[in-house]
Parts: sequence; structure tokens; C-alpha cells
Amino acid sequence: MKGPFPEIQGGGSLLLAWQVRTKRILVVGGGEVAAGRIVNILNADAKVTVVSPRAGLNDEVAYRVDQKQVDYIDRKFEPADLDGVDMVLTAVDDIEASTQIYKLCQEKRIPANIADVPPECDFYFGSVHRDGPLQIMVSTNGNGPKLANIVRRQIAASLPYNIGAAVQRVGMLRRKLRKVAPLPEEGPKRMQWMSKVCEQWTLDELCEMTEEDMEALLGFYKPGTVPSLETVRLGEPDGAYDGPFLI
Ligand SMILES: C[C@@]1(CC(=O)O)C2=NC(=C\c3[nH]c(c(CCC(=O)O)c3CC(=O)O)Cc3[nH]c(c(CC(=O)O)c3CCC(=O)O)/C=C3\N/C(=C\2)[C@@H](CCC(=O)O)[C@]3(C)CC(=O)O)/[C@H]1CCC(=O)O
Ligand SMILES: NC(=O)c1ccc[n+]([C@@H]2O[C@H](COP(=O)([O-])OP(=O)(O)OC[C@H]3O[C@@H](n4cnc5c(N)ncnc54)[C@H](O)[C@@H]3O)[C@@H](O)[C@H]2O)c1
Repeated sequence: MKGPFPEIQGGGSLLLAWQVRTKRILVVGGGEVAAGRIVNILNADAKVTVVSPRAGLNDEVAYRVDQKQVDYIDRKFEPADLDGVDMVLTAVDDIEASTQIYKLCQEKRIPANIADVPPECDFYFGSVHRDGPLQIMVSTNGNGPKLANIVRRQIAASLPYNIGAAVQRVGMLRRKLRKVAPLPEEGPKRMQWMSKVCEQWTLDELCEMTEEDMEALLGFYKPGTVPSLETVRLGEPDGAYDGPFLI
């Protein structure tokens, strides 16, 4: 009999939004695949070291090195390169070197992705859509990377054109709200109110919300009720309010 709880569907992977801002990531190799990996991890503000002989660098990786967007070691991988490293990504055209690096990473318990060698990956990459603070990742769990790319593009095409901007505005409003209602015990009410704003306002309204609108909206802050953008712009609480809820 089915229980009331979600059924477990094993065989997936754990999709996370890994915060690598303060982490050191070693990229082994400087070809086309490495170039793609480097974009992904620089977009996540990681500290990046690339190790690869200069002759093997493609134009994009050479550009990142010249611009000092990454630290660079001009030679083949050596085990000491793993010192102080939090994550390793390899993209080399040398299967034996890859396997050796993966084994060293396992010994040192450093999570590693060996490009295109699934059994030697602690985690896979996915196909990612990015629009400002919004990221959507599609994984087929190793079944069909090209299909992941196709699904990702289809999802992206179906999104409202301004969704990234809406997410960015909502983030700003949430930070401001936490200043207006900072107490931990206000958390549940604050969260309910924020959810209501997201549900009641259209995406277009969320996007066009200026900082002035946000300040005005927060002047109306009262758990359980959210005024319309129109009301906020009129600047006066409507009949439903017994005045701004000031903390
Ligand atoms: C999503 C993406 C992210 C990225 O790499 O950034 C990614 N591969 C991408 C493209 C791509 N890779 C390949 C093709 C050729 C067409 C085809 O085979 O379909 C294309 C298509 C293209 O180039 O357009 C070849 C390939 N890839 C892997 C193998 C080995 C194997 O399957 O055994 C082989 C076969 C080699 C061979 O046959 O010899 C393995 C992996 N590739 C993964 C990720 C992980 C699983 C992700 C998932 O299942 O969702 C995993 C397991 C490990 C990893 O590398 O992390 C990126 C698309 C990004 C985008 O465009 O949006
Ligand atoms: N390019 C693709 O679209 C693609 C698609 C599928 C699979 N792959 C696989 O991904 C891997 C990398 O592909 P690529 O296109 O980036 O290769 P590439 O030939 O462009 O680059 C390989 C890089 O590895 C470096 N390298 C080789 N041995 C090294 C070592 N011991 N230490 C440090 N650096 C070393 C080289 O200098 C070069 O920068 C390969 O295994 C390839 O088969 C690539």
C-alpha cells in the first residue's frame, strides 16, 4: 500500500547549489572542455588554478590566464598541485593521467569531476540556464548530455522574458524586509508575507518594482496582507489596513 509520503525513486543525483565562493578549485587541462568548466566556476566566484602546458591552452583559456582571472601553472599535473585544493576538475586528453588524478583525489577526499568519465566523477556537470540570479540546471544523470542541452533550451524558451529581473528585485525586497522585521521570531510571518507578495504580484509588477516602491511597500508591511502595486504607488493604506505595521 502506498503511504502518505513521497515515494523514493533511487538512481538520481543530489542537485545542489554549491557555494564555492571561498573555495580553491583546480582545473587540470586547458582545452575546450576546461574552458567551459572555467566559465562555470568563475561564475560561481571560485578561486581557480589551471594546470596545463602552455602549448595546450586554447584561446579562451589563454585569455583567462592573461586576464589573471585564474592562477596558472605552466606544466603537466603533479600530485603536489592538490595541496590546499577543495575541488578538482580534469579535462585532459590522457585517460591514464585522469585516472591517476582521480585516485589521488579519492585518497585525499577531494571531490572530483573527470570530464566524460562517469565512473570517475563524484559529481556530474549539468546543462545550465542563467538569467541574473536565476539558474536552472538540467541533468539526465549520464543518460544523454545532448538531450540535457535540448531540454534546457526548451525550458529557457518557455520562461517569462523578465524572470531573472523579477528574481533580482524580490531578492532586494527580502533583504530590505529583514531590516524592517529583523527578529528571528518574526521569521514565519515574514516568510508568509514574502510568499504572498510573490503570489499576488505579477512577474511584470515584480520586475518594475523600483527601490522607492519597495520602501513604500515595506511601509505597509503587516503580516497577512499585501497591498497591490497600485495601492503602494498611491502611497496611502487602503481601507483594509489599520495603518502601517511599524516595528
Ligand atoms: C551537460 C554537459 C555539461 C558540461 O559538460 O558542461 C555535459 N556534457 C555536455 C555535452 C556533451 N557531452 C558529450 C556530448 C556528445 C553527444 C552525446 O554523447 O550526447 C555532448 C553534447 C555537446 O557537446 O553538445 C559527450 C559525453 N559526455 C559524457 C560522456 C561519457 C559517457 O556518457 O560515458 C560522453 C560521451 C563520450 C563518447 O561517447 O565518447 C559524460 C558526461 N557529460 C556530462 C555533462 C555529465 C552528464 C550530464 C547529463 O547526463 O545530464 C557526464 C556524465 C560527466 C561530466 O562530464 O560531468 C554538456 C552540455 C552543456 C550544454 O550544452 O548545455
Ligand atoms: N571537446 C569536446 O567537445 C569533448 C567532447 C567529448 C569528450 N571530450 C573529452 O574531454 C577531454 C578533454 O577534451 P578537450 O577537447 O578539452 O581536449 P583538448 O585536447 O582540447 O585539451 C586537452 C588539454 O589537456 C592538457 N593536458 C594533457 N595532459 C595533461 C596533464 N597531464 N596535465 C595537465 N594538462 C594536461 C593539454 O595541455 C590540453 O590543454 C578529453 O578526454 C576528450 O576526449 C571532449
